[in-house]
Amino acid sequence: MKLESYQTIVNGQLQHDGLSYQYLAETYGTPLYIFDETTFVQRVKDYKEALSNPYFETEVLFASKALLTKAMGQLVAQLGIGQDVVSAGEIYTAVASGVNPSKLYFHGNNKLNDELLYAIEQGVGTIVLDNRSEASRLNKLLLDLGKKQRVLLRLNPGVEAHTHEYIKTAHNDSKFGESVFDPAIEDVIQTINNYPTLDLAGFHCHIGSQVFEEQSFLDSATEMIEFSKKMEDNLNLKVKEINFGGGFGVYYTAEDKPFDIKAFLPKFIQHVHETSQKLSLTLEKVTIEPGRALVNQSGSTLYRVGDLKTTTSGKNYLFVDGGMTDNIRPALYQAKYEALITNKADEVADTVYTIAGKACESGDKIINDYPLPEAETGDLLLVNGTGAYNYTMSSHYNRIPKPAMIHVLNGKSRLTVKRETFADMMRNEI
Ligand SMILES: Cc1ncc(COP(=O)(O)O)c(C=O)c1O
Ligand SMILES: N[C@@H](CCCC[NH3+])C(=O)O
Repeated sequence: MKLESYQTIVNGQLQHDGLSYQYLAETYGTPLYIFDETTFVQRVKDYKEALSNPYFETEVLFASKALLTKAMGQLVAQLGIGQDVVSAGEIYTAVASGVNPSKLYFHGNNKLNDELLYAIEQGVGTIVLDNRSEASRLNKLLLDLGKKQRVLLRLNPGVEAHTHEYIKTAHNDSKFGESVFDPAIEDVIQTINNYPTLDLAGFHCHIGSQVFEEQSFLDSATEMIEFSKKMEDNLNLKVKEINFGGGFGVYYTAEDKPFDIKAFLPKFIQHVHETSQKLSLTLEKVTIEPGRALVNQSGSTLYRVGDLKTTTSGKNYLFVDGGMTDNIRPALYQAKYEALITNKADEVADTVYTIAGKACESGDKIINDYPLPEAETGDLLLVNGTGAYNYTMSSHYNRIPKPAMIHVLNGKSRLTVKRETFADMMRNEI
């Protein structure tokens, strides 16, 4: 397993910022989500710095679907960045954690009327319209309230992002956004722009998630800028902001070549500047909304090894005390991970194991055929790169309670999410 900067091996034991995983397991139990705050804060700073430029205002919006808890909301509020939310529940959590609602961008392909009303009432800064039908609904709601709302329209620039089918979002048949190739697109935008209640500030796009090709981002930027200019010329509107979405790929295994943001973002900004200047499009603001890239490397999951068994064909199973209920990604996307036995951190990895969870599902595997030192019941197994889309996609399948989460900062740990109890899982049942 590739170690993160906060991980070191001391006397054969892996440590997180000086804390042994043995200590963390004994203090908080397993499975345990562990989040490194320093790494997250640094990542946010890197993004902010890499975006700064003399041409237009920029803002990093944290796509909080990747990881949202009260503690994460508090960090977002402290760092003063914006936040992408996709449901009233995410708005509620953000606001309850102290995030300034004016910094929220509310996404979603089927925002319910109640959610739109809640967003308006909370003072959400920008609603990112998904489609014409939603625009019409929002207009009616705002007319009744006598209010006006800043909006962007999500566009689908048709750029192919080479990523898993389930996490592509901008191909022409995507469920998200309005296609720039729709013959009716100008009418749609004209109608939205004419609604007296909507202040159409610009457009949004998001080409997919866990994308590695720089060119896909550059192509979508070109497409968005050319389209924006065409709309300015043909319709009576001013495109002030383009939000280019998130999707920057990260490291899970050696197959992944993570995005070098410090090198790429200045190049991206220059491309946006030059392309818009060439077309005389004057953007006031450029936003991006990374989720995974801001949190994934900060997160890891600690499990206790349970039973081990070898099948008749010679496959070695290593069972852990969690699995698909805390990390659905391998089952859902064939996602790959790396792992390490923290109490055998410098032993030779000479045995191949399939690391499987405890749920009643054959697909409940975390890693297939992975080399580890010979394992024993009671060992501690750590999986890195679980900061994004693990906790937020966790479930109660088989009535397995959700793990606790801790944050580590300056060599100290603190509990940020309590381990669930059986009673917690039954609290709404009558
Ligand atoms: C609209 C939008 N913005 C941002 C993101 C964040 O993506 P990622 O976590 O890959 O950066 C997503 C998820 O794909 C999304 O749908
Ligand atoms: N949840 C997905 C990505 C979807 C991103 C949101 N549109 C993942 O785990 O990779």
